[in-house]
Amino acid sequence: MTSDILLETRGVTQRFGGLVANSDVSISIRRGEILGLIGPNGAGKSTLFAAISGARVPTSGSILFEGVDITRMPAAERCRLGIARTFQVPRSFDSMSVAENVMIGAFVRNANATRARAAALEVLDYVGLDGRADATAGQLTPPEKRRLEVARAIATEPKLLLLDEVLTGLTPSEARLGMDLVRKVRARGITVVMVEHVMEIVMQLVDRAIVLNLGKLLAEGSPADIVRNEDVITAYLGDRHRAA
Ligand SMILES: Nc1ncnc2c1ncn2[C@@H]1O[C@H](COP(=O)(O)OP(=O)(O)OP(=O)(O)O)[C@@H](O)[C@H]1O
Repeated sequence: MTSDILLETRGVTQRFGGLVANSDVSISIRRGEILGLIGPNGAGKSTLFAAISGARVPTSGSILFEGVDITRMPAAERCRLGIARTFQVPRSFDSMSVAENVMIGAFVRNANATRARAAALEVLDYVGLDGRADATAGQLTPPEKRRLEVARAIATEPKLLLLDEVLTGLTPSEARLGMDLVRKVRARGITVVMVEHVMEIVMQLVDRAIVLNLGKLLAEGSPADIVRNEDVITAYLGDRHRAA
């Protein structure tokens, strides 16, 4: 039987000298959900992303993906297992075409260039960038570049997609299109974890949210529960979220 839990962190701690960026963080990511990872600046969200994606091995604790201990596994191997991420600042190869950028992801599953290109074009169609396949990535607008990041990640055929502030800094209409895309990604069967600061987006989009503060797990629950949680209001949301 397939477990409901796709990924689990157990007591993950990350120290940078005397600073504890993640302190004994144990969370579960459920298969098929859109999970929001929120909290104030410096709470440890990016650090936890780095531990899950393989960018950094935590000081202590472990990470299990589908029951397999991946704590020390290199990022490329995690990608083959089905973990993909986007970066806060898009990392495209600007002199290459949009299709070629996505092919980089598709090569993880298709060694053959013709098949990788076909897979890349399918993903570009899916994310709404099909008209831009032959443009260079450098010609894309900032919101299109975010889409390209998502496309390259999806082309690796992940089970888990980590989105690092992909919807931050967009206009309201761009953010709405971005939210539609995240929902489409989940509809494709991909579990999504997103770091996001804009609470309006978090509230509308996620099934569940996990709140970090000062490196520790502060709260977890449905968006409705989270915005009513006194500890979360005090540490992160502020008084405007307190019921009158
Ligand atoms: N490579 C590093 N070396 C030293 N300290 C670091 C390093 N990376 C992060 N930190 C520190 O760890 C703490 C947690 O940072 P992190 O970037 O994980 O927080 P965050 O919740 O993602 O913040 P933000 O919302 O501002 O992106 C911060 O105090 C940060 O300065």
